[in-house]
Amino acid sequence: MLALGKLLELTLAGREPAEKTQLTVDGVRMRWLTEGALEVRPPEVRDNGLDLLLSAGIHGNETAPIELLDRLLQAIARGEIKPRARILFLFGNPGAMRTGARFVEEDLNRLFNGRHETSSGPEALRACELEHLAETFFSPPERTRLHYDLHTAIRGSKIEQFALYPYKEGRAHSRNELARLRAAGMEAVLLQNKPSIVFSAYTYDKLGAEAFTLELGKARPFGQNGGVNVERLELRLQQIIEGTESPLAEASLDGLQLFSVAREVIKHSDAFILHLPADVENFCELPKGYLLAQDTGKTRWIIEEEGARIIFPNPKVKNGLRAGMIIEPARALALA
Ligand SMILES: O=C(O)CCC(=O)N[C@@H](CCC(=O)O)C(=O)O
Ligand SMILES: [Zn+2]
Repeated sequence: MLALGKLLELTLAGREPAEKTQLTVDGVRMRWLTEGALEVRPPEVRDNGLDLLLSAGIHGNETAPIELLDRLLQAIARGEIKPRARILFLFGNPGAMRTGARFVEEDLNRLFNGRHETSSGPEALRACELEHLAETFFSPPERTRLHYDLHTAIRGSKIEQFALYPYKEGRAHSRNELARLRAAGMEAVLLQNKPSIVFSAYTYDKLGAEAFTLELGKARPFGQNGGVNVERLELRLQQIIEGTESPLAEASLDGLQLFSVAREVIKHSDAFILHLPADVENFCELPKGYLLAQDTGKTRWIIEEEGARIIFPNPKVKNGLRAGMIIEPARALALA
């Protein structure tokens, strides 16, 4: 197999490849761009006009998605997967991947949409670099832009696999993309209703891509991901890469639960207390009137929403960051 197919191995070893460009037996050009970044370009006659950004390892300990991208890339390098799309593979936080940690100094996925400018350190530099890599990749005009940023969660979840769909004022969420997510095995989609500072929000808002954060199960170390079943997603990604998907307009949304964000719980101070057991699962229901959290002064988070649930509860985040999201079933839906 070509050396560039071993992007994961190179990245974990902190090594640069001797040759930066290689051609597969199938005529696909692979180009190493920088640490953890590799562009795949199909032969021109086969190019179907899709630019697909696949990222994982934005959190270094979320290994199932990293292993998934590694399998796809190795299959391309061996000529077994025959791309018709242009692809950018990104391993987000190599330093954290090497130590098996979520991050080195700060959460990389809170530094996009320019937020890295207000910070310094390895993650701020990397967020800036990832923004530039994505911007350059998506710069050719009149092509279709799609980004999946793959993650696993800190805790177990009542709904194992779900997507978060970013928000931009005046832009409707796409029915076809929801159908594609359903076909890829996602059981729920959380529709954001305000701008955000995560990677998928950057590519959605600033680069015009259809972009999603995908949550695939619980985070585990490399080699211990037997419990995370990514078969449907892997198959669908392969079909997207090879341009062999069945038409999306006919695909059904059946079985896809849609939620919207009711409120983000922001931790303001060290006095923040979250009134949930440490092992609470994502999508756990919250009864009306429940005191979810409290913070300095008189700040109280009391559940008012019908059908409320919690996701990503984490009282250990830095002050000023999201310590959880209260979500509710999505009501009026304007899909494009
Ligand atoms: O399990 C958790 O608490 C976090 C899992 C995770 O990393 N989720 C992403 C979601 C990004 C988004 O809001 O689109 C994150 O928190 O960065
Ligand atoms: Zn993550």
